[in-house]
Amino acid sequence: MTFTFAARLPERGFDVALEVPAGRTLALLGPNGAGKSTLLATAAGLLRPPEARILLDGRALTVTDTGAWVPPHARGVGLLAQEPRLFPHLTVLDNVAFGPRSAGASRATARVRAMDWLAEVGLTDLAGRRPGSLSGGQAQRVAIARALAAEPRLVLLDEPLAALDVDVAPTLRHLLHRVLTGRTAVVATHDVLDALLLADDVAVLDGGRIVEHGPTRDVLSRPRSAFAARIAGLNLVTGTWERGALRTAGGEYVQGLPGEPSPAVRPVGTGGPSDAVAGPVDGTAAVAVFRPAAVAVHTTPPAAGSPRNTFVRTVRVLEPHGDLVRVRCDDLAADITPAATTDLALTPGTTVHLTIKAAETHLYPTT
Ligand SMILES: Nc1ncnc2c1ncn2[C@@H]1O[C@H](COP(=O)(O)OP(=O)(O)OP(=O)(O)O)[C@@H](O)[C@H]1O
Repeated sequence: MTFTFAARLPERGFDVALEVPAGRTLALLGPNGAGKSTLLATAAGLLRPPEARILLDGRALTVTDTGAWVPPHARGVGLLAQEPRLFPHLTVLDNVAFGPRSAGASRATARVRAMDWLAEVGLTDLAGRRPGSLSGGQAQRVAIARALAAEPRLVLLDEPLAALDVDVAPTLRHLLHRVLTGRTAVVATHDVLDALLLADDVAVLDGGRIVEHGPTRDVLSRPRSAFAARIAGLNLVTGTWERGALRTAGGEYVQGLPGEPSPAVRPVGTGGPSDAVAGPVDGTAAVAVFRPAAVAVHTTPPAAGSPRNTFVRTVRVLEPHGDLVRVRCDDLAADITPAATTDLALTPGTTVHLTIKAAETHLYPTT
């Protein structure tokens, strides 16, 4: 379901054109007021811009040239907001069944599909409850089930994890990753981890315009816009999971903190078997993430000390980064003081040993 979007809303200074290929997830990153919600609302049919050409798999949803317009409920588009917005008087099951019902399914079909989706999000046990008795994380799971039970051809998510406690967000992020895989989706977020773990591609919006668009890893590790550089610019080392660490293709072992809660610390009793997200098994694709400011640069091998990851690289570029100097070394970057740069006599071509404490390295499975 390829999603083609182009719209101009001059009164909001919004002018965006982009395409999401079938089965891919696009993250929209950008500061407040950048236009993320405007894009989602326009795609969902909640806003009618004066100029737009919005197609889903070739079907015209909003095309101002021809006057084509499909109302929100008939678009095949599912919108998941920051707040779950459940119907308080309906049970969890009926809330989820509302999704397929509103997409035209019979009552019986809607209930069967709702039960399937409750199992998928690990909440079968809570089918008879009312939303008032659910935790924030459980309510958002119900909202995810309701959105997807309608079998939308395009899923739009507006800051889906922003209202959740930090200890609940990782499990929900994992769930979203699972249910979004293979679907065409757009997720607006402030959180670089959402982009990293949920999205194939990233578009950075600023002032109603796209200032960057590309594969997630490229945008997050080599940001070109000021906003992306501020929130991203992260070091990303890919590899596979092996005995609790990450092993790179070159044979380097990277130790770190697991970015997802392990099964042992995950809350129990919130549902069926699918609630227990399996911990990464050896061989799973994974990424290690750490900030350039957490990287120390040495020109000789550092003495052994606290658990640290070491990478031997060559300095390629030195560039100013705020009050610091960003030392770009092949695929990695370190932010150090100008004084340290001088003391180490760093120039392009210098071989360096980069160290990062394991405690400042986060490991995430990516499949
Ligand atoms: N209801 C509205 N009427 C008119 N202008 C609006 C309305 N809502 C937003 N805008 C304007 O449209 C522009 C884009 O805002 P939008 O809410 O889409 O940004 P956003 O990226 O979603 O920001 P946030 O992260 O704060 O939600 C801003 O200039 C904003 O002031």
